[in-house]
Amino acid sequence: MRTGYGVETVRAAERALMEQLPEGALMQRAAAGLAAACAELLGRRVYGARVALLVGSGDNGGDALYAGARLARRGAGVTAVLLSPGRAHDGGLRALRRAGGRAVPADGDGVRAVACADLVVDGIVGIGGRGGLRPEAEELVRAAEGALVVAVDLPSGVDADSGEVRGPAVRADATVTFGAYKPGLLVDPAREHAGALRLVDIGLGPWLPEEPEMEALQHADVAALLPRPAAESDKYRRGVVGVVAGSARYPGAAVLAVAGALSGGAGAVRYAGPAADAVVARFPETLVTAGPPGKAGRVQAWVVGPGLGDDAAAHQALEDVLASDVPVLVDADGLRLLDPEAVRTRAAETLLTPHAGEAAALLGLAREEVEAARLSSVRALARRFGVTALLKGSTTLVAATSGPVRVNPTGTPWLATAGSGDVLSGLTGSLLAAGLPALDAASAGAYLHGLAARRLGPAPLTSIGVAEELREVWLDVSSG
Ligand SMILES: NC(=O)C1=CN([C@@H]2O[C@H](COP(=O)(O)OP(=O)(O)OC[C@H]3O[C@@H](n4cnc5c(N)ncnc54)[C@H](O)[C@@H]3O)[C@@H](O)[C@H]2O)[C@H](O)CC1
Ligand SMILES: [K+]
Repeated sequence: MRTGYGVETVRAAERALMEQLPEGALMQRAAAGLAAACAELLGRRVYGARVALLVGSGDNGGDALYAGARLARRGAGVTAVLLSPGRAHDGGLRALRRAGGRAVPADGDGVRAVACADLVVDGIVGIGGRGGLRPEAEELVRAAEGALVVAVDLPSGVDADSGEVRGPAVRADATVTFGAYKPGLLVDPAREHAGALRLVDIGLGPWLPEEPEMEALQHADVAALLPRPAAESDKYRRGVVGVVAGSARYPGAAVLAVAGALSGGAGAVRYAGPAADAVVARFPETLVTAGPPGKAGRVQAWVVGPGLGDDAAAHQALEDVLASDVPVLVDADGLRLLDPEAVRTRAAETLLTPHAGEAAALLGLAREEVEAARLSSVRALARRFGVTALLKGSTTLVAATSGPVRVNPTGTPWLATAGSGDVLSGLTGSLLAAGLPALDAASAGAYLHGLAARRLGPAPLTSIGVAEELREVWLDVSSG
C-alpha cells in the first residue's frame, strides 16, 4: 500500500527529527537521494551532462543546490538559476561553487542555461508553495521543454495536500519526494504533473503517525481482498447481489450493471426492474424478479440506480432497497433521487458512487469546486452523510467516515465512456454481496475496473468490453 501524509504531518515529523540531528543533516540526506535519482535518470552519464537547477527561495531550492554540488563533483556541468537571490542559500552556493558549479540570476543567462540543459532540477518551491508558478519561473519552465525535468519533493505549482493545480505548474518526468508521499502526488490533476514518483527515505518513519491521510491500493492488496470463489461452492453462500437498474428508456444500463455484477465474485445476480427481457437475453443465468425489490428473494447487497429514470416506480424501488438491512450501493439516477440524510439511519453500509457532477449536487457545490478539491469533497460526502463515498474520476477516490482516503492507482481517462459507471456499480455491488466492507469493495472494484479499461485502451472502449475484460483481470489479480 502506497501511503500519503499531509504537509503539516510531514513538517511536524521533520521538526521532531531535526531536533535529533546536526543542523542541515536532513537536507543533506534529501540532497543525496535527489542526486542519486538524477544520476540514474541521466543513465549514469553524469560526467559532461549539462544540469540546470531552478532555485527558489526556500529549502526546496536548498535541496537542489546541494544535489547540484554532488552532481558537479561527478563531473556534470551545473548551473544554478537563482529565482530570488538571498542569503538563505549561502551554504548551498558555496558547496556548488566548491564543486565547480556556477550560479546565474534568473534573467537571460538563466533562460539560456536552462534551454541547453540535459537535465533541469525543479527546486522552485516544495511543500511551502502557495498557488501556481510566478511569471519569471514560468519563463524558465518553458525554456526547460526538451530537457529531462526532475521535480524536488513535488512539481512546483501543485497543491501537495489536495492535488489541485490552481495555476501554471511544472510538468516533471520524475518527482523525487522526501520522507513520505504527499497526497497531492497520488491524485489528479497533480499526479500527472509529477511523472514517475520516487520516494527518498530521510528517516522520518518513526516520527510519522501510524495512520496516513491517504493510501493507494497495490496489486497484492487487491489480490488479498478478492473473495476466493473456490472456497464457497454454494452460490448462495457466496452471496447474491440484487441489481435494480434500467428503465424502458435505458434498458442497456441494466444489462451493463448485471454484466459488471457477474464479474464481481457474488454467487448469483438477481435483477429487479423493467428490463428483465434484455438482461436475460444477454445473461440467461440472471435470477429475475418481476415485482418491486421489496418482494424479491433474499440478497446480500443491492445495487440501485443505473438507468433507473425518475418515475414513481424508480422512487419506490429506491425506497424499497434503502429499507433493506443489507449493504446498498447507490449510483447514477439513484443518487439524483436520493435524500442523503435518509441513509444515515440505515443499519447496513451505504456506498455512494458519484462522478463529480453528482457529488456536487449532493454537496450543494459547483462541479468545478468538486473537481478542484477532490480529496476534501470525497471526505465531505462520507462524513456528512455517514456513508462510504467513491468519487469517480481518472483518479478515483474512496472515503469512509474516518480513516485514510483510498486512491485508485489504475485510473485512466479511457473510463469516461458511456455505461462504464454501470459496470463499476455492478462489479462493486457484487463484491459487497461477497462480504467485503464498503471501503474495500469500492477500492477493489475501482482497481479492477481501471485495470480492465487500461488493458483495452487506447482502443475505443465499449463498456460491455470492459465487463468482459474483468474476468481476465480478476484471474490475473487473484493469481497474485
Ligand atoms: N524542512 C526540512 O527539514 C526539510 C525540507 N526539505 C525541503 O524543503 C522544502 C520545504 O521548504 P520550505 O522552505 O518550507 O518551503 P519551500 O522551499 O517549499 O518554499 C517556500 C518558499 O517559496 C516561496 N513560495 C511560495 N509559493 C511560491 C510560488 N508559487 N512560487 C515561488 N515561490 C513561492 C515562499 O515565499 C517561501 O519563501 C520541502 O519541499 C523539501 O524540498 C528537505 O527535503 C527535507 C528536510
Ligand atoms: K519543486
